[in-house]
Amino acid sequence: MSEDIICSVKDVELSFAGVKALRGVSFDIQGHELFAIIGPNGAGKTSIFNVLSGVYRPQAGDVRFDGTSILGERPHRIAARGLARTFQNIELFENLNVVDNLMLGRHHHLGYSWPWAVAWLGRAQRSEIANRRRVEEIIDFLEIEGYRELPVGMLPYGVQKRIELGRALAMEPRLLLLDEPVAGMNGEETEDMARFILDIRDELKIPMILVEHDMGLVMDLADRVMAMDFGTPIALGTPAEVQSHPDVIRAYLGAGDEDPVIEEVS
Ligand SMILES: Nc1ncnc2c1ncn2[C@@H]1O[C@H](COP(=O)(O)OP(=O)(O)OP(=O)(O)O)[C@@H](O)[C@H]1O
Repeated sequence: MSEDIICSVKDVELSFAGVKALRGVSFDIQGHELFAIIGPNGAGKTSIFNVLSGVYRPQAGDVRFDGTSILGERPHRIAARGLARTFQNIELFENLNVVDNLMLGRHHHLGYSWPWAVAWLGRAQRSEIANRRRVEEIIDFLEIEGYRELPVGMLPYGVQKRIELGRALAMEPRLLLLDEPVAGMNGEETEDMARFILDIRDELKIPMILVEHDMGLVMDLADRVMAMDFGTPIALGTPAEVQSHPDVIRAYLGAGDEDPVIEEVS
């Protein structure tokens, strides 16, 4: 396997009691690319995320992360390998402030259990300082200084989504899965999020897989796009190649979406 491939999905098949959620799904994540997965509702996008993060175990195929098969590994082990995820619905601790929510993303980096931490306070404090420093860097990167001491539940939706992204970054991921990062956002919030996603790719050089219904965003940001329909990949290539692919056009027209989802790339 090329050293440049962090994640490789090969011939994955997933069924639920007769429903074929994924069939013959194969793709690689190369370098620090932004790889988007698109498709109508029920196409299998979330199922791919759940297979990658260890929530679902496919009946056939393989998923390799950094050259090692992660099939059958528990989600927290996979996360500790460096595969972080944000969710469609925000999953933060609403009563905790921004800093504490980000610190929770450092959890598996703490390197000690609580009793151990008490016994070895000196080391624990040093570790704490390193974790705080990383969290401060993320606060800076995502431009959320003004909110740092506020309970997350009080913050505007777009900022909460940014903090969820920050918590995933606090895990120092080697691959980041973004599940509909701009869903429910207004235009300004969407533009901000798009800028942060590009900065993560270009400055932090973290590869990402993006599942998103906002086709304008996908076609503007993604390096490569895989289109899915009924659990099957129907096209994989550059945004321009995928959006002009006849099977993709057919899948979206068949989905009966009111909006013209496939737009011209400028
Ligand atoms: N836990 C489950 N139990 C039964 N069927 C499931 C389960 N998870 C997914 N499916 C089925 O697998 C198929 C793919 O669903 P999935 O949620 O992956 O699609 P999706 O592309 O993410 O859709 P959406 O855009 O609506 O989020 C659907 O037919 C869905 O009903």
